[in-house]
Parts: sequence; C-alpha cells; structure tokens
Amino acid sequence: MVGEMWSHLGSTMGTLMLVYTVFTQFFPHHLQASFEKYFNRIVRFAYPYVEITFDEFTGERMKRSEAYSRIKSYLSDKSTASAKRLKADVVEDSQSPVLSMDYNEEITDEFQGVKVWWSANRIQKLQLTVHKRHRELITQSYISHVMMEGKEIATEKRQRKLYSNNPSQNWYGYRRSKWSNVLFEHPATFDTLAMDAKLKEEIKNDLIKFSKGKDYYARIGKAWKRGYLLYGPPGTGKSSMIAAMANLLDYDVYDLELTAVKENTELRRLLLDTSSKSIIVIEDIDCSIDLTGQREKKKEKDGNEDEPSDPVTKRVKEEEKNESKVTLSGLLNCIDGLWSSCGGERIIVFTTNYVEKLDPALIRRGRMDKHIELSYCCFDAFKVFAKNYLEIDSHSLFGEIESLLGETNMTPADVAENLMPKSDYDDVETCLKRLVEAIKDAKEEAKKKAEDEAQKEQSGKDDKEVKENGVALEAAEVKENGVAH
Ligand SMILES: Nc1ncnc2c1ncn2[C@@H]1O[C@H](COP(=O)(O)OP(=O)(O)OP(=O)(O)O)[C@@H](O)[C@H]1O
Ligand SMILES: [Mg+2]
Repeated sequence: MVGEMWSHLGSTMGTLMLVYTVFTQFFPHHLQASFEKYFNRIVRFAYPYVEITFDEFTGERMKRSEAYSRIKSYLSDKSTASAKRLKADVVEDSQSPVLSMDYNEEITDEFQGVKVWWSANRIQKLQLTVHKRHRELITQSYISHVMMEGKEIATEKRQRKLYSNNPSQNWYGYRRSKWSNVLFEHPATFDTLAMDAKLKEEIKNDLIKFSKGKDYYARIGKAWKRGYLLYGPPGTGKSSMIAAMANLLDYDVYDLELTAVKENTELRRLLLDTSSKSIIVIEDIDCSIDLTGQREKKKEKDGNEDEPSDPVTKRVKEEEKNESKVTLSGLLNCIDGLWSSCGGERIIVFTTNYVEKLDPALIRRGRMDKHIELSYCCFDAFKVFAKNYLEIDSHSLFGEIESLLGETNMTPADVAENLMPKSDYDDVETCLKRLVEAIKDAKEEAKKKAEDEAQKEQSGKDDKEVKENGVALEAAEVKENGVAH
C-alpha cells in the first residue's frame, strides 16, 4: 500500500517536472510573466489563507527591523513550549541563549479563538499565515498584541549595559558606533551604600516616584527626566551611588567622557543616540569643561598667531586643536535640547568634588533637580558597613567609634578599607580595633595639620608685621633726612 503510494507520488512529481521544463523552454518568454500573474490570481482565489511576511532587515540602510526582533522575542517564548526543533542563539542583549524555532519549523498560536501559524525560512523572513476570514482581527489587533508582548519579553530578558562614548573618528565606516558597551555588573545597591539613613530613603523614594511618573509628567507638561548633582570629597560614594541608582531602577548607564567630545554638535548627537530608561553620567564636571569660557578666549588669541614653522610646535598646536571645544553653553543647550526632543525616562547625573566651582546656570533647578551631598562617614554609614562587612548590628566598640567619627573627618572609602578583614584570622574585634586606631590616627593628623597651618598663618602675619614696620621706619627716616637709601 505504502509502496504503491510512493510510486504514484514519484510519477506525479516526474510529470510535473516535465510540464515545467516544457513550459520554461517552449512557452514564449515574454508571455511567461503574464501567465504567472494569472496563475497566481487563480491560486489566490482558491487559496483560503492570507500570508504576511516580516523581513529581518528593512529600509534603504538595511537597518535591523524592530518588528522582526519583537516578533522573535514573542515567538521565542511560544516556540520553547511547542516547536520540536529549536535553534539556540547567543544574543547580545540577553542573559541566556535565546531559543527560537529552527528554519522550516512552524508553530501555531491562538488569539481570541483564531488559529495562526508562524514559520521561519532561511532568508531572514518570518511568515504569518491565517485564514482569510480573520484578516481584520489579525491585522488590527493580533499584530499589535505580538509587538507589545514581544517588547515586554525583550525588556524582561534584557541585560543592562554600561556605555562609554567613542571618539568621533570611530563613528563612521564599518563597525560604526557612537557608544561602546560592556555588560553592567556593578554590585552596588542602596543596601550596600553607607550614608545617612534618612537621606538614603529620601533618594530612593525620589527615584521610584520618578520611574513611575509617566502619567504625572505628561499631565504637568514636563519632559520625563530628572537631573541629580552628586557632590562631595573623593571616596564618599558618588560613583557607587550612580551604580545603586541604575540597579534600583534597572536602567542602562551612559558614561559620557566630555573631554573626548570635540564640539557641541558632537555632544548633541551623542546624547540623542541614548536610549530611554537610562542614566547619563558626566563625572567630575568641573574638570571636564571650562566653566568660565576662558578656553575660548585663549583659542581665539591663538588663532590670530602666525602658523609656526618649527615642526614640533606645529604638532603640539595640532594636538591642541583636537582638544575638546565643548562649551558650557553648548552643554546647557544639549541638555535642554535632549529633554525637549526625546521621549523620556532619562536621568542625568553630574558629579563633582568642588560644588562651589560650578556655574549656577549648570545646576539651577530644572536642570539639576536634586543636589545631593555625599560627605564624610557618619555613624549611620558606619553601621551599614558593619552590617555588610562584618555581619554585626552592635558591639561594645560602637560607642567609641560613634564619638570618634563625630570628631573626625574620614571618608567612607577609608572606613570600608579598615573594616575589611585582611586575612582569615581577622575577627570582628580585630577589624573594629583597626578602625578605631585608624580614626585616632586621622584625628591626630588633622590636629597636627591644623596646628601647622595656624603656625604658618601666624608666621605669615609676623613677617607682614615686620615688613610693615620696616617700611614705616624707612618712611619715617626718609621724612626726617629727606633722602632715600
Ligand atoms: N558611601 C559609600 N558606601 C559604600 N561604599 C563606599 C561609599 N563611599 C565609598 N565607598 C567605597 O569606596 C570606594 C570608592 O567610592 P566611589 O568610587 O563611589 O567614590 P567617589 O565619591 O565616586 O570618589 P571620586 O570623587 O574619587 O570619584 C568604592 O569602591 C566603595 O566601595
Ligand atoms: Mg567617582
């Protein structure tokens, strides 16, 4: 029976092949196209299904299609459960290999009681097939449902990135990109951040309120963004706080190195190339940009000079020319422009060690909405370290440490360093005692420094007095004798 069926099939295929060969060889070439057109019409009339295809690459620049990736994410969930042959891809944005249906595999999906079929073929196309009578439901509702779900699934599986800006010579050509990225795996969280407990809670609430504030920002007619200025001495946790923010909100981080940006237009393009749900960070803002505009004046002066003939001076000049020309007003315009032209869910963070050096225009409310001072280690901050590093909530030495920290300035970085066990034999007591000693030393050092300074000031004063007295004496002599020495 089966053998008979195969022989029938074989002879039918043979006949079809023969007909096709005769058709392509003897049917006039110019009539073949019209024949195919009419043949397709007949097939379409008899064929009860609609087919919709989605290409992987679209547009003139062959950009990867957003629809294609969303459908793939949607189908990866479905296919893991139903397809028999799966393909595993390591996708850049995902934590684990993504499973999708293999080529020529088909999976069935159901939407409001309607059955649809998805298939993938080798030429980067996904095909959706559905019965003609459900055409409207599919084109109007099902596809948008797939897009939305696909986006959600992709966001869920997304691994966060830390981006840093490339110099503009890498923006073009093969492998062009404005930002390079690595996986963002900084372990800092608000739980590991040592700081005043009340301030920490306030910042956390502020961030969460922001991230849920889409409707609120739309209602009040403001761009959905927030600016933070973090300031304080080195080693007080500014960078750690940025990592904690990103981990709390599940945002990407764009670390913008302003000194590598040549001019304002480049800065604008970099900022516009950031995605939403991100934190844009400019560290040490006072060092990255000339806040007084003096650099521009200096350049103008340089520009008027003649071209040097000496090759070394020439090269130094060339290098100077490559220096960043980003100006304060350029930066301000870019930030304002970014806020007005992008969808939102962006946070911008500036950090500095010297808040007093910053131009008020840069940090006015509206640009930097919240100013946060990260300062020397307080007792609250110490307790966080003690809990995280030594797993203790109290100890007989806590009282002494509290009063010592109240009298001395020690950065959280130093406290952390002293508390960390240095070997397997270091117990809690040893670590705490080491910290006590370190704070006492710091206190002693600060005292000595203050005394030295006071002494210097005093001797400066004395010198001045001697000088003044000398001048006065000389003047008196001149007056008396009428002659200068
Ligand atoms: N408040 C803090 N909470 C927890 N760890 C901290 C804190 N401050 C500093 N540290 C520790 O000290 C190290 C340096 O901290 P961080 O880089 O965040 O300081 P910073 O304020 O950014 O310094 P800089 O101004 O030099 O950039 C980090 O590895 C971190 O573990
Ligand atoms: Mg830092």
